Amino acid sequence: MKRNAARAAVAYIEPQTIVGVGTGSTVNHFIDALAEIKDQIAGAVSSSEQSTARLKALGIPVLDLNSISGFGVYVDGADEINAAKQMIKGGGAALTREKIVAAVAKTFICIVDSTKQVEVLGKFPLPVEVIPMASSYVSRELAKLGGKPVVREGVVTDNGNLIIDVRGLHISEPLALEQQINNIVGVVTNGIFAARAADLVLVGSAEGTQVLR
Ligand SMILES: O=C(CO)[C@H](O)[C@H](O)COP(=O)(O)O
Repeated sequence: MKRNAARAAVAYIEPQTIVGVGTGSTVNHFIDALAEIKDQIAGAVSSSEQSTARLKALGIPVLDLNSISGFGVYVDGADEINAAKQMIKGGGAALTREKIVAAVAKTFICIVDSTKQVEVLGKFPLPVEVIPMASSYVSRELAKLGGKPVVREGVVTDNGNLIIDVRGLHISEPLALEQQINNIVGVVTNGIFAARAADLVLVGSAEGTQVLR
């Protein structure tokens, strides 16, 4: 199902353009498909060391985001997505770089299998990237919002930070909560993608792919 969604995303890549690449098992299928047309693209910008390694191993040049002024399509997965195309992301701990690359892109294409579709975000624990010295303080602040924060064991992000996973949130107003959590001192970013929701969703199933505009 993930592969169907990932392969469908290739049709949205314009020839000789730079492609934004997310992180995760669904995106790995996309990178593999992208490698088949690598001579027809101008390179990639990547959201993690993991994706960068896979892109380079398959011969796709990876560009520094600071060396370009913009690009067209960003393709990434999600842990949950609602009908408004707002997402929870960061299961792979790459949320901050994903949010940065998504912010620069003109179009965000989200590739998911149908199990990721939800009515209300929050069943998947919300990842929050924090500066290490702030993890206890931020955890206390997140608990005040009604969640159960737990520092993800053994994980250091590509930016040298920690991830706090917050269980038990019923996220009925994603945009407001995204901003509220980002305002806690010590938070780098959180995994609610509402200010920058997806533009297009490709939902893979065993039968094929559904396009949600
Ligand atoms: O946000 C992410 C990584 O930080 C991923 O997009 C998300 O976790 C989905 O992963 P997968 O495609 O493996 O189910």
